[in-house]
Amino acid sequence: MNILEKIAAHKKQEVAISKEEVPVESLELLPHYHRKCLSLRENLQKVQPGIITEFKRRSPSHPEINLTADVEKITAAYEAAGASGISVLTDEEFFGGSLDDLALARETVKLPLLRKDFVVDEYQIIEAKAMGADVILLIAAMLKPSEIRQFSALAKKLGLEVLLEVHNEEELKNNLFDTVDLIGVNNRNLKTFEVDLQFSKDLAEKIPGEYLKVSESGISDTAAIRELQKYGFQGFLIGGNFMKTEDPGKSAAEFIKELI
Ligand SMILES: O=C(O)c1ccccc1NCC(=O)[C@H](O)[C@H](O)COP(=O)(O)O
Repeated sequence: MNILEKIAAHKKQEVAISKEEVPVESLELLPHYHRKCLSLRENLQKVQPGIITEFKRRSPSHPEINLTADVEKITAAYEAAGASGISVLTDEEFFGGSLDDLALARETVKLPLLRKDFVVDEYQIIEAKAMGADVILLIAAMLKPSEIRQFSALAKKLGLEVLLEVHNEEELKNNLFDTVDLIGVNNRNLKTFEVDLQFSKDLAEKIPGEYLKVSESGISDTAAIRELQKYGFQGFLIGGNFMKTEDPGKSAAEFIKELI
């Protein structure tokens, strides 16, 4: 099993337990479920280049990024730094995140929040809305096109935006639904962990103009942003480059300042 298969198998077990413990009817009673979502797409169009800063403590490729990171402190600092949106890892098993992190981030900032997790079931989309997310991630490498269509349609119905993550042309062309708002090219091959910004450059011209283009992973300097802008990317998802430093908010502020 590759890492995505492992994560998907674990997610399915996790979701089955969550459905028992917190049924959909209970999620629908939570206040955030009825809130109007903020638009990451609009924010990325307003400020160029738009940086989506990520809160993550660890990952399968980097098991010790910032294990004791404080979500309130860091998301507040990301907002002050000028981020256009924040990605919050909510997977516990593989990334050390939680839904509590998302809820705390929601209490802390007024920026659009991406629930960064591995969606395999509609339940997680309802959960994302109920816990204060504005955007969900759908990963083409782990879902069938019929699932991407179904999940993105539900997200839209709930007022959430959808970031579709692709890594190659086939994943892209099979999933161009009008219920997708943003297309993220992951520069990290999630099966091998190889990172190369060339993946974004190669796919850029194949992404139709109606989708906002986001480049994800492995971005570590502002020169990379300048280069990717030439290919039409408007959003840049950056995690480890900030989270690995002693003060992620300060690193993000310096990075964004260099771009404006
Ligand atoms: O990063 C991993 O090891 C990983 C493994 C399996 C699935 C997803 C994984 N990462 C998620 C991401 O793609 C990144 O958190 C995100 O794009 C930010 O990347 P970076 O700026 O390189 O931290």
